Amino acid sequence: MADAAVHSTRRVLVAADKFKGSLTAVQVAQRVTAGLRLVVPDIEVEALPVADGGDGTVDAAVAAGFERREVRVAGPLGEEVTAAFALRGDTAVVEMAEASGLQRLPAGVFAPLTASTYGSGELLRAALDAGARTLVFGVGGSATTDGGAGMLAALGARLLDAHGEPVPPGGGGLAELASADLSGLDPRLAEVELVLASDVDNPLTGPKGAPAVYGPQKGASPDDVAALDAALAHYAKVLETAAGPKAAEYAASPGAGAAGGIGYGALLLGARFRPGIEVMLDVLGFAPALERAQLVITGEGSLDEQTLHGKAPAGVAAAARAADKEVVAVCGRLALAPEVLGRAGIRRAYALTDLEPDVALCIAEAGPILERVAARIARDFLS
Ligand SMILES: Nc1ncnc2c1ncn2[C@@H]1O[C@H](COP(=O)(O)OP(=O)(O)OP(=O)(O)O)[C@@H](O)[C@H]1O
Ligand SMILES: O=C(O)[C@H](O)CO
Repeated sequence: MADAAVHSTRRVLVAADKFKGSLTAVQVAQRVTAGLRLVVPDIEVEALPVADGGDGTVDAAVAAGFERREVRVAGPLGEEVTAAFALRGDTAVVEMAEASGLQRLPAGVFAPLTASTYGSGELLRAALDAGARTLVFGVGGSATTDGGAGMLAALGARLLDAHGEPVPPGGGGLAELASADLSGLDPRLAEVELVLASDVDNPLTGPKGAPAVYGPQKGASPDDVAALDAALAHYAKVLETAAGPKAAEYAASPGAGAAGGIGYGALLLGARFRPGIEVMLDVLGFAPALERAQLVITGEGSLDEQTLHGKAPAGVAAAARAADKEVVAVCGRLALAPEVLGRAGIRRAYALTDLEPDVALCIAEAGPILERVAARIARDFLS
């Protein structure tokens, strides 16, 4: 009986990202909750699905009470897609991947040189039209490497070739850029707070720049990477003339290389860079939820080296550790040693592959296996 009383006062916060390819963040929270309750039926669980600015960011905001707004915008190759942003009061969460993400490529065919962020600019404009005064611009998971040129064009910039014609869409077309005029940018941008919520802190170009580091995952060959790097460097030089020397500073700033350089475009628009997970934890109301919890369960599909570089579980664990709360993680696959996890503030990680070594089955049956994993956490930490 004493035990049951202890259980009933326990509260668990489930603040995990999606398992990309098998479960959304909302589903992860549901399955973890169900698994914990198999062992401790009266456990109090608060679900706060999280995201780092990349794909899933709008869904996390909606799960936290934002309203979902849908708009028709241009996809990466110009075809119309339905994209959503999230709105609560005068705060909008705009996810670039909704318009210009890899999952928006027609038939999934990469277009490293031609994919454009035009639709992301349309999405920002729709958020302004809806009355947003604070725009959290979540970036990552992009199909594009255009330095945000498409986005700037959608918001009123003129990016012209030597004949005075708009440059072709995509990063490849920027090699033809001869002049830029930012005077037609939507004036509302100057009056709002724009936050660049980025999953990475790379600069625009160079060995750590957007083309070199993230081009290949968008289908860029080594030649494409070289062409995109040169085109983006040229673009930044032309914009220096149009926007002044601060444009040169932006190209080297952390986050400029996020989402194919849309970070750079956002900085030009006056955005303030912040690590995406930190911004999202604020937007989602993580701090008060953390205060109410005794145990935090975070996670994502693959806990690996990348996780430590600003991904959602690392951000959740850092915040929880600062509040002296115990953190465990769930994941599909685990590629971090216990001492590395410990240093990141994660007491223990539980992988689906611990229970089911067949990865294909882990993915196909992710939900039920995650419930079993959560039951194990309940036995280890809550009984
Ligand atoms: N149910 C599962 N079982 C085993 N492995 C899984 C499962 N679901 C996802 N994964 C692994 O996790 C990977 C996806 O990782 P993750 O969810 O951390 O996203 P990511 O690629 O790091 O991107 P993001 O930055 O959006 O989080 C998949 O490619 C796969 O290897
Ligand atoms: O979209 C991309 O290029 C990566 O997610 C890094 O931001």
